[in-house]
Amino acid sequence: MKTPDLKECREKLDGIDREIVRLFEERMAVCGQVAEYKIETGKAVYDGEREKQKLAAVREMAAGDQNKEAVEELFTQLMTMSRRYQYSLLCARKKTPPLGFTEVEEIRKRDVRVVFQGVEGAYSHAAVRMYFGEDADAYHVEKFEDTIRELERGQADYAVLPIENSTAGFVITNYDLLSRYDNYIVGEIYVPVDHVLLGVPGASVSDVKTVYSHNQALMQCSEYLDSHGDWNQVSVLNTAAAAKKVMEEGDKTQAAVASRTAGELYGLAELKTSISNERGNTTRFLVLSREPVYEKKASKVTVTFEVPHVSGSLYKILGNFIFNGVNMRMIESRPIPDKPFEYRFFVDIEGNLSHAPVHNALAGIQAEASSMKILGNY
Ligand SMILES: O=C(O)C(=O)C[C@]1(C(=O)O)C=C[C@@H](O)C=C1
Repeated sequence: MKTPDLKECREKLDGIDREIVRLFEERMAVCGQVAEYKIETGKAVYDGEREKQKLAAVREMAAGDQNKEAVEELFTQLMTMSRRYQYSLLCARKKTPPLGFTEVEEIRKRDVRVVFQGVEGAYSHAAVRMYFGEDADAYHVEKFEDTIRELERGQADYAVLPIENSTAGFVITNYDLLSRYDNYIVGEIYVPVDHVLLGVPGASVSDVKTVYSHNQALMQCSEYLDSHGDWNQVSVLNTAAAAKKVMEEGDKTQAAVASRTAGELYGLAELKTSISNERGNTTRFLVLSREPVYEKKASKVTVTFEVPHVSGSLYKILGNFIFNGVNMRMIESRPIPDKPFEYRFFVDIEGNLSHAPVHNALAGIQAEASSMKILGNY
């Protein structure tokens, strides 16, 4: 067979592609009319049954398995783009389904009660003080889930929960709590995990003989502590309990490894700053509220959704972000407790619920996913 001429082939392709673009634009214009119909009648943009029929029909038209697969993929994309276009028309006419959130100028931080998990002086407490101020009306409970219950019962206005550590990763069980309860993320705080050596006022490093802390914190400061080989290292329940013990016993030979906040709360002196082996270790905390509100300046949305257990369903859902030009920052999956080997996804995207692209993407997911919940915009 004679070798085909590349230039000739490309000219043929150029002609075909011109036709495809013309037909694509013609198709999109008709989709615009469909959107008008849907705006008038209130019918949902997404029609799963129609899409299934369409894919079966175009598969039937194509010859050979390879083309059948390719045509199905092509029309899946075409209909995704069609939906995206329709959502943008609905959004421009303010006809998109409401997302259920109210915009506020700023989250109220004064005269509020805040609950956190742990004890006074723990890093969660430091997070509360960073967000709500040093004199925040804060109280603590034993378990993470208790914080959420306190919110639900109206005992607290906000709850503060750790969600991610820069070295240890996600506190994944807290994501489960977020999907189970009707609370919303309204803010986030990055707290440096910066351990310091605390002693009674007037003491110095040379007085120290025994150091108390949580086992993890002792390990995280092993380089500094081991450079004082004669010190006795004693593990206690948590870092704040160590600080409390040193304060109560008032003994210059005792020191605690804890946060600066713990030192301030228990009136201890900072004998040595920043003693962690690793610098830059940070924990991210979320601020939760019962109210589905978001600040005008909010720039990150967290959403959770379940997708049908079929090939390509996650790809289609994520297409809502891609085709709206929305940047995704994080994706995590968690098993769904009553559906073995099915997963719920948690995604962070950049943007604000009042921005059309974000609204379009979320309205699309709301229609197409088996379930979806916006966990907050902050
Ligand atoms: O037929 C419709 O209702 C349309 O909106 C058109 C269309 C398509 O592009 O073919 C797009 C979205 C629907 O989910 C189904 C089909």
